[in-house]
Amino acid sequence: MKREYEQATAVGNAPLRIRTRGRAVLSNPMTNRGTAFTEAEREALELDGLMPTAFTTLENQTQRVYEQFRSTKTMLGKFLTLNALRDRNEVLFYHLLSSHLEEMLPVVYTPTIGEAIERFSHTYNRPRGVFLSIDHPEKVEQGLRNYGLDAEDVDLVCVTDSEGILGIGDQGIGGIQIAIGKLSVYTAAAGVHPRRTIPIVLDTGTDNLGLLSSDMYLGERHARVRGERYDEFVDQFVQTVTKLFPHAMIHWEDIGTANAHRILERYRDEVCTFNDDIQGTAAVVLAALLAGVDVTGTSLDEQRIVIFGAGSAGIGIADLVKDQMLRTRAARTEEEAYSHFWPIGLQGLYVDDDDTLHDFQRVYARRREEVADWDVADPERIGLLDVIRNVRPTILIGTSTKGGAFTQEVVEEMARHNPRPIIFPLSNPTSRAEATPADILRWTDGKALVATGSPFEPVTHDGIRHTIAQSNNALIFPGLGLGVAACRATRITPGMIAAASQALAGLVNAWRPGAPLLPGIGDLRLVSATVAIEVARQAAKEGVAERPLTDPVQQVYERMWQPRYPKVEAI
Ligand SMILES: NC(=O)C1=CN([C@@H]2O[C@H](COP(=O)(O)OP(=O)(O)OC[C@H]3O[C@@H](n4cnc5c(N)ncnc54)[C@H](O)[C@@H]3O)[C@@H](O)[C@H]2O)C=CC1
Ligand SMILES: CC(=O)C(=O)O
Ligand SMILES: [Mg+2]
Repeated sequence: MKREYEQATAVGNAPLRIRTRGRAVLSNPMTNRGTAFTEAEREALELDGLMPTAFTTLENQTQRVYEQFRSTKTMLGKFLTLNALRDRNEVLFYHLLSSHLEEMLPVVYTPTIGEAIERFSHTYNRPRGVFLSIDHPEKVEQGLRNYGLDAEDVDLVCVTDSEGILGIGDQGIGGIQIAIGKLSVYTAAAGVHPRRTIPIVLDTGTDNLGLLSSDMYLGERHARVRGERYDEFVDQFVQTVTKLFPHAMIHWEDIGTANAHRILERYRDEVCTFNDDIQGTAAVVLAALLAGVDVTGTSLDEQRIVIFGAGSAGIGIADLVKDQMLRTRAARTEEEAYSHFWPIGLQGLYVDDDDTLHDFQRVYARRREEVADWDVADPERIGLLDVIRNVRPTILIGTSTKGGAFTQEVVEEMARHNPRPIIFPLSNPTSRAEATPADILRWTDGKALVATGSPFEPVTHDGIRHTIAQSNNALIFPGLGLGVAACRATRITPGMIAAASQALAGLVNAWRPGAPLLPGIGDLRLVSATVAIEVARQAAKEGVAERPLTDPVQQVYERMWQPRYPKVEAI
């Protein structure tokens, strides 16, 4: 198949060689540049007469679309405006996004993406990405081939089965938007080339009755397929991606709790694969926690950590913090490291006689004897307040999807026994945050060290302006993907995740009162490049880099795609 355009894409911004002419050039978002085509380009590409005569620059176009964005009233409307722009002109979309990252990330990513996913079947107007149905496993390979990319063309695929979208649960086919959103962040934050990535949804059905009973729903209309058939479908997907795109990293997003760990364990030693909710989240939260612990003047071995909502993200965080404890000798044995955590789920504190726990959760369960003499309201379900009163934790992490779960009573209890409690309500989107930073700071008289999953405005308390760190895996996955692509890593090792976290931690300066525990979204490109360099270095050290970098700073920098119009050649 002859493509409409050619570009030596692997090296960033090489000249774009356009094969089509006339309106076909304008209807492809990667070749279109609207009124920014010069007179000579218009002539060569047969565009004369197809647009207003004025020539405008990318900056001028960006100003125009920014005005359109600002005049759109609702957040979902802004999301759709940006989506439509991306479908018209990808360079302009990314130039706009990069120029206003702090303002627009909350639109293309959390929190607005949550609403866009819920409304997918209503707002749908043109396809983007690859949709693979469990009812048609025979079409998986053709579906991926039809996207039109060759073996050398793909750096990463972002795939979801939509069972655990953010904190809003099963969203069926609408989950494609989270894959698209994550890939936008890869490009805006790390300069991963937008045409070297593929967003994919595995449509395995949905248990969301609202979707199943809606006439508008665009996915397979049956309950989620589980068990052997699901596993076979996932396996077929992994094998096909590996065959067609041998250098692509597989990024798993928002897979349900029961499958996320299993899939990661199944493939981590076989292919280049990464679970963002488990590993990306852990890396960013570890960096924020270490910054917070530093500010409290205590050390890691003194921490008692409650994980409220100990599912994929929560246990991922515990695992990485546990490894950090072992590496830094804050704990001498695995058992000692596990003892620093108190995991809580819907059933209350995880206790070792609970046979509903998955294996990856069970290792953190507390012993029944240990809690037997606790003073609790209901020994069958030991709740968050019970745990805080009995354990006196220093750190409270929320990955529960339960908006408002950190009540005034809970937060005040944390402050009662801690001069500087560390409290991270990490659930997304904003409506699912376990508490707002303003409330936490008010209830703790400004003492708490706070980080959130979605963006929040700064809070002024007692004359101090607290900038709230957004502890979101967006500070990790773009750089990880860039580093992996730059050195052609064949695996994602625990060492590479730890290196990503350390790279991020190295950029934090949280000593000033009210300073955030992580770099801001405005620094995403710097953060991502730094993470990429360290990930590539670590991959080389561990022998999993096919092309170890000889000059990491220069090579990573060169690899970053810039949203600029490349030189055009009509071929
Ligand atoms: N800030 C960040 O970068 C990230 C944030 N998250 C957020 O964390 C939340 C959880 O995501 P996952 O771990 O992927 O989901 P998950 O479904 O694997 O885990 C959620 C856990 O919370 C528990 N839970 C649910 N309701 C609860 C309640 N009322 N009380 C106590 N526990 C409860 C569940 O039993 C489960 O163990 C989501 O809101 C998601 O947006 C997830 C990944 C990254
Ligand atoms: C940020 C993210 O991955 C989540 O909320 O699921
Ligand atoms: Mg996620």
